Amino acid sequence: MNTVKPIPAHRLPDLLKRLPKAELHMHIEGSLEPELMFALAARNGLSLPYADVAALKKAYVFGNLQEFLDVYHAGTQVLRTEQDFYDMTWAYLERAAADHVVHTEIFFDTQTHTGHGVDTDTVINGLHRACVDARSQLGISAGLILCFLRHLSQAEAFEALEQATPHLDKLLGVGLASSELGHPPEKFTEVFAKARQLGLRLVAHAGEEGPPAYIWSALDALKVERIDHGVQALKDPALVARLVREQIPLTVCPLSNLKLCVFPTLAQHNLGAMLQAGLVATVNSDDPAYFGGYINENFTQTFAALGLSSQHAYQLASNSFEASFIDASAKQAYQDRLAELFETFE
Ligand SMILES: Nc1ncnc2[nH]cnc12
Ligand SMILES: [Zn+2]
Repeated sequence: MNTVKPIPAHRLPDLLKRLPKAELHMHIEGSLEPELMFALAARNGLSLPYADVAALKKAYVFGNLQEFLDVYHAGTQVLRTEQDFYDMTWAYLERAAADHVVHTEIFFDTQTHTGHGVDTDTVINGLHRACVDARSQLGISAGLILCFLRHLSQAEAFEALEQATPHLDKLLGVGLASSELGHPPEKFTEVFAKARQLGLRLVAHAGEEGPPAYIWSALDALKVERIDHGVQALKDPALVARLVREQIPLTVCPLSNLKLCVFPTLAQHNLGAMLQAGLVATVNSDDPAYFGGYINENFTQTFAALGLSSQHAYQLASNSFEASFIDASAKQAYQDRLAELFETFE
């Protein structure tokens, strides 16, 4: 690993803020801020079961993943038109650019929305148009990853993939999200094989709440290239050895883990131990509107809680580019930008 110039602890918050970084684990529906949720509800003539933004925010207390998913799902009801999907995505991309995210791979799902009578074309066209505009207007590159909902059947995932196939040129890959426990990756073996045949990149949530066995099967049955979360991997030394040997990236989301009670406190998070073990961990925001912050908030709070250093900051940003699906020359350009920041940082 590159050793970089040490930066004093009191300068770390500024370094973390200015670090060029890629975000690889963020569900666009989880970036829907309460204010925008109310604005879209009003625009679409819908009412929310909360009196105002303050009452809605009070509901953002979760004991586990499922409790969160129920609230999150209710919030998606306000998304009806292509412009709604555009506005939500644009708001995220502006926030990401302000956090010095230079590249983002955005998760979305269509099954939630088709379940509300909104078609796949409306969702993908709105998201894609915002990504195209972000490149020219914000200087940030963005790709889209379609997540299948694992609490539904594989047949329904096939249907979602088929409906998205006319938009293949707008997609980077497929992922697997929603309720993890009781829905192991191997339930989706054939649909992931089909996505792979179509030339899509493969990722899956595994080892967020679920056991290390789910990480093994995401790798072996689904053949994913990255694991989303993966924090439970540390319970299985043989799995850690494999993830290190094969340099499989893990997209870790510390504030999400805290808010969903995966760890009781941020000081008990295992991100530092992951880096120490040689795992290719990255820092991401998951559902920033619900979990108390965007990517820089994840960096600053986690660094403070775990006492991480500028060397860790370099490693995490470097990992984010290596773990991304951008091409080798773009990766190198971002790595150079990162090295330059460290050289010139005062
Ligand atoms: N943290 C998470 N885990 C699984 N599915 C999700 N969908 C949105 N956020 C999620
Ligand atoms: Zn997630």
